[in-house]
Amino acid sequence: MKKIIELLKPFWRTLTVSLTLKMLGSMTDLFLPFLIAYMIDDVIPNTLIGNVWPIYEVGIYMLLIALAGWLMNVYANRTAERISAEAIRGLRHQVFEKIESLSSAQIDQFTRPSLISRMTTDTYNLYNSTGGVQRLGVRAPVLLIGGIFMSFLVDPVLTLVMIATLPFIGLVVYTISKKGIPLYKEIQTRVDRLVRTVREFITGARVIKALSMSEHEKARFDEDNKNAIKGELKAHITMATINPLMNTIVNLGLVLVLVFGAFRLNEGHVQKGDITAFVTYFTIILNAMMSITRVFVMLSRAQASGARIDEILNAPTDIKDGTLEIVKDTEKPHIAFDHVSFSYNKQKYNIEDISFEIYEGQTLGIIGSTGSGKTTLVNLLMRFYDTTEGQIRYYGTPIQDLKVKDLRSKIGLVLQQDLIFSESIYQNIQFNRNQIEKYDVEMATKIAQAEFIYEREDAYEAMMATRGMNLSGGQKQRILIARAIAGKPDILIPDDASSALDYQTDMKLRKKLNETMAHTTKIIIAQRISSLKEADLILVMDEGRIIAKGTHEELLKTSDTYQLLAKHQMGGATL
Ligand SMILES: Nc1ncnc2c1ncn2[C@@H]1O[C@H](COP(=O)(O)OP(=O)(O)OP(=O)(O)O)[C@@H](O)[C@H]1O
Repeated sequence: MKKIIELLKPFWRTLTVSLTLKMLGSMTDLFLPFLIAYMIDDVIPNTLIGNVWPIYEVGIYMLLIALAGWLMNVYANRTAERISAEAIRGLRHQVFEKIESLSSAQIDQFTRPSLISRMTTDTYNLYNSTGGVQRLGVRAPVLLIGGIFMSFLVDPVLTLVMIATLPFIGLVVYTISKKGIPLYKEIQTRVDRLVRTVREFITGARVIKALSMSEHEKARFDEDNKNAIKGELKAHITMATINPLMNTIVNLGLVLVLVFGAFRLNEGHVQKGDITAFVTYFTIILNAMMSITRVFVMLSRAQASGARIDEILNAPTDIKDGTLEIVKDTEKPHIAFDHVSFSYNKQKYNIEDISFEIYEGQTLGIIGSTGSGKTTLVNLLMRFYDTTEGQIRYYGTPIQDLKVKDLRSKIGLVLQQDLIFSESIYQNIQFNRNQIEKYDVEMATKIAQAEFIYEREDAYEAMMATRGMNLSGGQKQRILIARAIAGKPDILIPDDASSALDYQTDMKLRKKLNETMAHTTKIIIAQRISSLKEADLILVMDEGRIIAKGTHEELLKTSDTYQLLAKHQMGGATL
C-alpha cells in the first residue's frame, strides 16, 4: 500500500476529483434499489388504471441516476488508467536510471535476469494494482458501508442477520491475503531463475547444440519451468479458495436473510418491495466484499513487487562519484597503479599487489593466461569496481576523486563481447554521441581497418542484424574498434579485441594507431605477443599477479614464461 500511495501522491489533485466522482458514481448504485422498493410498494399499488405516468416518472428518475452514475464511473476509470500509466512510466524511468548507476558488483549481486523481470513484470504488477486500487479502492468500501446503511433504512433486524456473516468473510480475506504476499514474492524469484535459464539457452544456443548439451539444458529448463509453475499454482490455489468459500458463506447468509425476511413479511414489519431491495443490497454488499478481496490480492502482489523494486531504488551508491575535473599533467604518469589488490567476492584476491606506470602516448601491453586478471585491471580503471586495496591515479589524481563520467568518457574500451546494435553501421559507430561528425566516423573506419564497410551495398546505412549476426567475427571487431576510436579517447583499450583479426590486419591496425593516435595512451590486452611486442611496457600476468614486466626485449631476457610464449608463438627465428 505504501508503494501505491507513494506512486499516486504526485497526482493527488486529479485523483481527488476522480475519486470523488467515483464515490458519487458508486452512491448512485445505492439509490436504485431504494427506488425499486418505492416503485413496488408505493407507486404501483396507488397508480390508477389508465394513468401510469407516476410509474414513468420514477422510471425516468432511475434512468437519469443510472446514466449519471455510469458517466461518473467511466470518467473515474479512464482517469485511473491515465494516472497509473503516468505513475508507472515515472517509476520505470527511476528504476532504469538507478540500474544505470548500479556498480558492476551490485549488478552481479542482483543478477541480470532479476533486474529485467523487476523492470518489466514487477512494474507491470504495480501498474495493474495502482489502476485496480483506484477503480475498486473507493467503490468497494462505499458500496459496502453504503449498502449496510441503506439496508438499515429498509429493515434493521434483517441487516443485523446479514452483518453477522460479515466477520467470517473478513477473516477469510485477511488470512488468505496474509499468506499471499510471500507466495507472490516466491513466484518472482522462480520466474527470475526461469528467465536466466532461457536467456542462457538462447544466447548459447549454438554452443549448446555443438556440444550436444541440448538434453542437459532441456532438463534444466524443465526443472525451472516446473518450479515456476509450482509456485504459481500454489499462490493461485491459495487465492482461488477465497471465492468459493466466500460464496458459500454469503449464500448461507442470503438463505438466513430470506427466511427471516419471510417471517417479518408475514408479521407485517416489511413489505414485498423491501425484500426485493434488501436482496439487491445484499448482492451489492457481496460484490463489494469480493472487490475488497481483489483489492487485497492486488495489494499483496503490489507489496511483493514494490519491495523488489525498492531493493533496487534503495541500493546504496556503491561507486561514489568524485568531484574533481581531470587536469592534464603530462609530467605525471597518465595511469599509475599503486599496490592495487581487488577481490570480486571479498574472499580471495583476484588481482594482488599490482603496480605500474605509463605516460601519455605510451602503449601498455598486458599478456597472461586466461583468468589471470587482465580484464579486471581495466574494470578497476573504468571504476566498474573499486579497488579493495591500493590506489589508481590518473595524471596523479586518485581516480576516486574524479567525476566518474569524465573518467569513462576519456577511455575508449573495446570488449570482445561488446554489442552491435540492430541499427545501421553508421549509428553503431557514431553511437549517439552528438560531438562525433561524419568525418570522425570515416576517419575511425580507416584507422580500424574497417573499409569493408564500403564494399557493402548501402555502406554506412547497411543495417545490422541483432548482435551483428550478419558480420564475421573480425568485421564485428573492427566496427567495435572504430566505435571506440571515433570518440577520440585519451586512452584506447582493445581488450583482446584483435584476437578475431588475422595477423596482417592486426599489424596494419597497430601501425595506423601509432601513426594517427600518437598522443593516445594505449592498453593492449592480447594473447599474441605479436600484438604487443612494440609496447613501451608489457605486463606478464599469472593468477592475479604481475610475474614479469618490461619491454619485449627485456622480457625475452628476464622472463622464462615470456620467452616460452615467444618461442611457441613466433618461432626461434623472430626471437
Ligand atoms: N564479475 C565477476 N565476479 C566474480 N569473479 C570474477 C568476475 N569477473 C572475473 N572474475 C574472476 O576474476 C579472475 C580474473 O578474471 P579476468 O576476467 O580479469 O581474467 P582475464 O585475464 O581477463 O581472462 P581472459 O583472458 O579469459 O579474458 C578470474 O578468476 C575470474 O573468474
